[in-house]
Amino acid sequence: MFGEKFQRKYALTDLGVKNAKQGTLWTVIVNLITMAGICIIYLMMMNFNDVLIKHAYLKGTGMILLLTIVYFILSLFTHMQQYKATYGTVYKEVKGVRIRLAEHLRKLPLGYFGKRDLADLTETIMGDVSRMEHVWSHVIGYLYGAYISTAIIAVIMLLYDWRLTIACLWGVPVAFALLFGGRRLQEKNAKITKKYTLDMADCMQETIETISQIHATGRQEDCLNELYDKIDLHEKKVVKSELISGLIINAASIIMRLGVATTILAGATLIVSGRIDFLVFAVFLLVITRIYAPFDQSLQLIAEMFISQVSANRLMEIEDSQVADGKNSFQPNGHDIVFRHVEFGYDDHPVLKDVSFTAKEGEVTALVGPSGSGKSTLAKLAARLWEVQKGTIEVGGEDISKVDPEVLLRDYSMVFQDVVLFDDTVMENIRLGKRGATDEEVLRAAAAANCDEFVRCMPQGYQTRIGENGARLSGGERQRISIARALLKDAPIVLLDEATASLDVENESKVQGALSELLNQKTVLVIAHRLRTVEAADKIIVLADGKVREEGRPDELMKQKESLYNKMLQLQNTSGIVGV
Ligand SMILES: Nc1ncnc2c1ncn2[C@@H]1O[C@H](COP(=O)(O)OP(=O)(O)OP(=O)(O)O)[C@@H](O)[C@H]1O
Repeated sequence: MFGEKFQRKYALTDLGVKNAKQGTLWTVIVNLITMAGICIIYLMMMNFNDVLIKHAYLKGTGMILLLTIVYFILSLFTHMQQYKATYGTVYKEVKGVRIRLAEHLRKLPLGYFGKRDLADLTETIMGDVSRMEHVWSHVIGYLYGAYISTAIIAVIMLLYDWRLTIACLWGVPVAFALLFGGRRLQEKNAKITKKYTLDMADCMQETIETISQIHATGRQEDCLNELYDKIDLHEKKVVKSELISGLIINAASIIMRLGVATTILAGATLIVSGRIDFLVFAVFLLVITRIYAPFDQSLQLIAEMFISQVSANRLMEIEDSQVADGKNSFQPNGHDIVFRHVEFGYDDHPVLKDVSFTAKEGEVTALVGPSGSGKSTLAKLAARLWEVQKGTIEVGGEDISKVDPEVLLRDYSMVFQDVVLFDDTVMENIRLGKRGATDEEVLRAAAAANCDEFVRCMPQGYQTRIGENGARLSGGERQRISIARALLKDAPIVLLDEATASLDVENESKVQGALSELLNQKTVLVIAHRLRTVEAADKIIVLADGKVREEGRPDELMKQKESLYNKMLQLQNTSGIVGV
């Protein structure tokens, strides 16, 4: 019952399964003890019978009192245990699942994030886990506990009087059949509601992210109207979904409670025909006041369980995605990067076709080519940020697709166009380059990357927080911090994608000085639109239409009058346009 299928169905951790078992066990005990209360009333009624018929004193009062006290203490104790096993453990489970998801996301290849956007993933980690939190605490233990305890009680009732048991419980399977019959409809509605929730979250996130462009283009009203429409639509879908669930649950509950009428009818008939005495009938009347309570709760819980399946499936979808893993040791023989017949595309869009070249250690290899030819993609493949679809990439003779990306990336320093900074101090943002680097090391790298001047003007110098993704910095300042980080890391492979694109001429020449220190004796793969910046490269790879068109030293390529490199150079010299 609580096997692997169960664990997947509810997206539980191992600890969650253990908690679910305990929650179920305590619910069964609580339900059985609650029903045992009827036995005490039954005992009293038997004695009342003696009082009424034989006019005898009420016997066993002391025993009944003792049983009542024991019943009260047991009830209190088991309820507390049930509470601890369900509500008390759920926060640990929520924490465990969120950490497990975050760990998994960390190991997924970049390609995964192209398929699911940020709002979608945030909704899974926050919204879906919250929905499951309710299922883990309120549903699983109570539902499975209700199934087991009611099955036990039903068997006892059948042994006692099968006719009244059938009269009492016939509505239960019918109610459940109705509920399970409506399952598809409820799941479909839950999926639709989720889609509209994501649409709304997406629109909200996009509006916030692009707020400056919205103001600049005067589109405030259009954007707000779009957002209001999405909120309206979401509300309508939620109301519809709740209404359908409510209708099904209430109809099932009414059918189940028809059992009260049939029990009274059957009981009266059986008494009149002398087949049962009043005491048996009275016991069943007492039972029906309690027997439906766990079922009633179950109907609600099952409906919630159906709806929660959408969330559980979304959690499992992340967990089932193939992570980029590999061996934990990386001991290459040198750091030459060798591309062998590499092919790659985003979804159905092929970008690189049969790309082969070598970027040698101690040399600067520059990638040039028209916009969209695949230069940045190549750089990302070189660091296994994406997985090649055909061919191999080797570093020092080791196939990088066999090495754990975390281990592999220890040998890489990267400065990309899209700098990623954290809402922390300048000092800590630079220190990310090398875990455990001393303040002196950080300051040395910052000075070499020409950060000193602008950081010292900040209110708390290197201890100033720079806002979300460095929002309080200019593009050039952000890029200099990223270069300082790379200098600090001092890894044997350096990938530079438009590393100095956001710098003015004065800063660029200063940073170039720092970069030449960083690049010394490394394997360097550099992408630059400004061909001037790669004139000193040891080797140039010219990419066009996803293929290596030309390869050689800059002076060699320049000598070839018809070379694409030469044409790009001439175009740049005559027009001053840097993007080719
Ligand atoms: N994450 C992505 N998802 C889908 N397509 C992408 C993605 N990144 C890039 N592309 C596409 O892949 C192609 C190559 O892009 P890439 O950024 O590698 O080119 P590039 O030569 O570096 O361009 P540029 O010089 O303009 O920076 C382009 O057609 C681009 O639209």
